[in-house]
Amino acid sequence: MPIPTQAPRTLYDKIWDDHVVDVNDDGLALLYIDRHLVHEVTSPQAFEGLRNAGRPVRRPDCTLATVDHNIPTVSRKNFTSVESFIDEPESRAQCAALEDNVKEFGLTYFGMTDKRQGIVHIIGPEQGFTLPGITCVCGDSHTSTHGAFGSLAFGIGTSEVEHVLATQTLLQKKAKNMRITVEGDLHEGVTSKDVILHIIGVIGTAGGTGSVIEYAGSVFRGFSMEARMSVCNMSIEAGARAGMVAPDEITFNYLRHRPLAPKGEAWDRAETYWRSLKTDDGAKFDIEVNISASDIIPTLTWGTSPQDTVPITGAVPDPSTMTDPVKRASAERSLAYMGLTPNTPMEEIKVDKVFIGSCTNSRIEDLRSAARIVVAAGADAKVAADVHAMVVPGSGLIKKQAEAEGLDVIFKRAGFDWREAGCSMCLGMNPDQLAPGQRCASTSNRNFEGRQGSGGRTHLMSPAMAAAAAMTGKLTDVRKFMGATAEANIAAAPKLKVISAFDFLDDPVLPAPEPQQPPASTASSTPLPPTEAPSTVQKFTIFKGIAAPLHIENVDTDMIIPKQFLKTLKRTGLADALFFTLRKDPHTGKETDFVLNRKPYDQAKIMVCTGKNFGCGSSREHAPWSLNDFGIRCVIAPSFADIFKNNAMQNGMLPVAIPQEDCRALAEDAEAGLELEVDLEKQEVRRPNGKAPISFTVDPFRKHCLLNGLDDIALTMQRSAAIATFEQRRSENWSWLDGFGFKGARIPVPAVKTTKKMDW
Ligand SMILES: CC(C)[C@H](C(=O)O)[C@@H](O)C(=O)O
Ligand code: SF4
Repeated sequence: MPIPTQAPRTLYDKIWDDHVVDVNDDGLALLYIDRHLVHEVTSPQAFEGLRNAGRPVRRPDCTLATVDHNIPTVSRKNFTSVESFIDEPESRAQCAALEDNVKEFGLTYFGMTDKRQGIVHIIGPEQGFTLPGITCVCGDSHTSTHGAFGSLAFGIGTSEVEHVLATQTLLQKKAKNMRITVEGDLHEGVTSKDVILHIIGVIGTAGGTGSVIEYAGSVFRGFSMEARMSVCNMSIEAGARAGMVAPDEITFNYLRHRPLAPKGEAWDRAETYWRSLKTDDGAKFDIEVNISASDIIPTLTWGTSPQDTVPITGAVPDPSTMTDPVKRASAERSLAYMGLTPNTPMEEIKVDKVFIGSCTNSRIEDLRSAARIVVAAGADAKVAADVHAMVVPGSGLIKKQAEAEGLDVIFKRAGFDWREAGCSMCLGMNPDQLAPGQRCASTSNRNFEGRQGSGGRTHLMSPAMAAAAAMTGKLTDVRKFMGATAEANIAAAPKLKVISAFDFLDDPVLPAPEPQQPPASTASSTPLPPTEAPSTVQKFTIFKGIAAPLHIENVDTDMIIPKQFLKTLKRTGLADALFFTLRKDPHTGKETDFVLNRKPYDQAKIMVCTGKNFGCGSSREHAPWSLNDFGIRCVIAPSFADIFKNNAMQNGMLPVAIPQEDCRALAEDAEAGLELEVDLEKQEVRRPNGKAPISFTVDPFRKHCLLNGLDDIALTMQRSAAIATFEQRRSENWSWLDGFGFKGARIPVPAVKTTKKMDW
């Protein structure tokens, strides 16, 4: 008999296949999760759920926690405790809750006195916690960063965080395969950030919806791991579930000798496996995008969506030239918010603040490239008068490395503010925020309204461009800091040494906190504990009520609920926070005429949005929680962002995706104040005016769970035998994934000295 040959597979297909524990009849898979990162914002409710149900964390050895979003980035010289260091009560409570939770559940935690603390997406790769071929999740949308290692890494909501903590698995539907190929040579001054901003400008913030992107082509192959991470990081801004780059020598060289990477014979076996992780010739992609490297020039954003990109040589767009009315209205709104006049050359726009940091661009190479611009500006060059420029390293170790290389001296001499590691002004959940009306040149990833502070205006760009803006006080083409004068200034400046990251990785580690309750054994044959915990999910059957019309595209979750409301430890009490910035005038605090403030829509139970890509951006489950609290349990839109859709259904809510013209028709009913009726069993939306009902599709498993108010965790617990069998196979085939052994011991790291000269 001929041996059946396997069809060629993509990198994503291979990782997916290696992690399927079990598949439902409708194709929904139970996927094993190798690595789970936890931070203080999206975990409190998950731990509370575990506690209420009496469930332990199944794999503490595969879980790593840190604080990053809420913490101030001022000096920690006088730090004694979270209680005394963090002034803002809610931020303090969230960090304190994580400290209590890691103790109670026995998890490894990098707290504020630990040099390894930093932004989750920086510390995972830095420690070698992130590895090729793994599945990696975090209650954070920028988990896509870790895909740079050739892993399947994606953001999840808080209910899913709880699911992973309890079962080490997730219920997932396979995404589409999408490949973005960038071939050719990049122009001088064009960095990985320009490449990803350009890509998002081309495909849009919904371009990757429902897909996992593989980045291919000579440009990504030539990128360092840091540059690949910046690209994969912003896959979520392109709407994708995840982004990935196949692992290669660059990946292996980055990982070899990292504290948590496999060692010795385990490394050799791992490397052999990792080398098989590439897309087979002839594998099929559902979507292919080809971009020529030579089309990309230094790029930044002008508006309030990451897709609002423009080359630095360009001008502010003119909405009057846009034919699509929804697009025109959204551009007009963006320009009003950004305080910009159409056709203004980008280089004429003045800035008040510069922020170099965030999980996109706070790695050592980012800091080096920003410092290079400062040096190129000349020995006496200073940050422009009236500009406050801050540099926030992504982790304590990057900060130490940068200081050892002398980068801090360059920044400080020029007048930059050199800070401690954290998310900082990327989203302003901590004291680093823009004041209303302030304009910021930022290396972060989101330019949504209010993102960096209420009324603040954000332009996204590369670290080099941000440094250039700091020096001139306005948006600036970084290439002005290149050429003969710049080279002469660099040559005249003191030489800096490149220090290896490995010089900082072998510090003694702190012991993992003692568990106060026994964690689930990591032995592969241990069955999951039985569950009698009652489901708290509300049933969704027939739902009728007033529908609120909304005519906005790309409604992001920052818009649905701004950052200041993410500091809660509860899932409820968020009704007033819903669409807060649209409902409350930021100057007077009074109610605006936003639809949810008007009668009868203040009683809305359904929302009909005519714009595509509802719920994009952050993974905050607070978005569906706030809709639910307001009374809205069903959102109808032409399309939804993946994480939002999952989060909504975890909370007994129904996202209904139907064609845009049907949304427009229902919005007309809504505008007439008519009630709509959504029938999940029949899969139709009934209209009160005698018009034909509009039908919709829904995943059979999700439908079953919603109709019966079933809780995913309880259902997964029933599949404990399949999970145990998978864990046994995992231990046999990929033994390096079991546990990471932080036991308070010094982890030896062989000296790996870099011979390279300063790579400006
Ligand atoms: C807090 C968290 C849910 C959020 C995310 O998911 O991205 C945050 O990191 C952000 O960048 O908005
Ligand atoms: S995007 Fe910003 S807020 Fe979110 S994890 Fe990254 S640095 Fe933190």
